[in-house]
Amino acid sequence: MAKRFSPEKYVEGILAGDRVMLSRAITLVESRLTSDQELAQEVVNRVLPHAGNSVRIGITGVPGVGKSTFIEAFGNYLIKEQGKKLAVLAIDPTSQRSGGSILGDKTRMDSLSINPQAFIRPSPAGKSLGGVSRSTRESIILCEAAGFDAIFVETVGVGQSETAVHAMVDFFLLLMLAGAGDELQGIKRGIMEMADAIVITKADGENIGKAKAARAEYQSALHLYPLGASNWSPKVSTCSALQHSGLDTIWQTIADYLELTQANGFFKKKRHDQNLQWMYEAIRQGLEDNFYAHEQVKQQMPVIAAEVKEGKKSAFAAATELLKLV
Ligand SMILES: Nc1nc2c(ncn2[C@@H]2O[C@H](COP(=O)(O)OP(=O)(O)OP(=O)(O)O)[C@@H](O)[C@H]2O)c(=O)[nH]1
Repeated sequence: MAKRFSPEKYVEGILAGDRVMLSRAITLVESRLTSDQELAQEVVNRVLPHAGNSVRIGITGVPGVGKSTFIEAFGNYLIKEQGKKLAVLAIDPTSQRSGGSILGDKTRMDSLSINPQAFIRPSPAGKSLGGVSRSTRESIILCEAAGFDAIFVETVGVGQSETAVHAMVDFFLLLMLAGAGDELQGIKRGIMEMADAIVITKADGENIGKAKAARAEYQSALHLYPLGASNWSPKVSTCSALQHSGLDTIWQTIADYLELTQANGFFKKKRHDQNLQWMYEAIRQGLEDNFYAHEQVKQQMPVIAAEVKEGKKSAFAAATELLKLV
């Protein structure tokens, strides 16, 4: 069990920018113990008025695209050139990977992890996507209250976690590799549609030509999508994290997005909608947890499930029967 303090102590520490207290509060948020969760909720609620003053950036891309290298380079750029304080969080349900977390086993973010202006927190171990999403959302609030004004939420670009990240960030950045041949092959349309910007990584050395060609191709592909409610048309650019090139263009794109959406009201509306979405999600999760924890459900479930499996009872009738128990 995590070491626990009074809510005041957490709040005081977080608002003073104390990273140890911030870490401890995030550990509470990640805990499965009801008592920890109640304490965490109190702390999050109390710091809430001090949160929200950041830009939340989701970053995704398939393994091998160069995410860690990019986050390190872009993170350092934001700190040094834009004067930001950066928190990096990860969404990585461990069930989808063979142990460890996206950031946890990384030495590639070395310079960022020792930078006093940066705070890196790996994805919690052994949690479902729902569990990780929830704790990451709460962690964003804690980091903002601790004074971090740029938040990266990293996800591995292979599953549903993109949708979860998209639902908690202001700006969604998709990293892509310039491949040989058909650039658009294998890209999930849904993920492309979520992107506010696409960055072609590793645009250096022999790769430059390919990267530029890919950029043109993606840009014309994006033009085919209708403009969303934000009125923003997604941008495509190239970058080399190794050579630190293209980073200022990416930041400019994000700054342009913020300017547009803050002026037209979309930024605020999206955050409001996301807040509500978090609440509904928490209600759904809570109902589900209560249901499965119910004694009678635990007893009846195996029996009824067996009947459904064998075709003796319809799935819907079985669900109704179980739901009535609660
Ligand atoms: N040429 C070149 N290579 C790069 C660049 N960025 C990353 N790489 C290389 O690409 C490989 C993968 O980089 P990572 O940063 O680990 O990328 P990743 O596999 O997406 O990382 P995770 O998703 O964090 O596991 C490494 O060998 C990097 O050195 C770049 O800008 N240029």
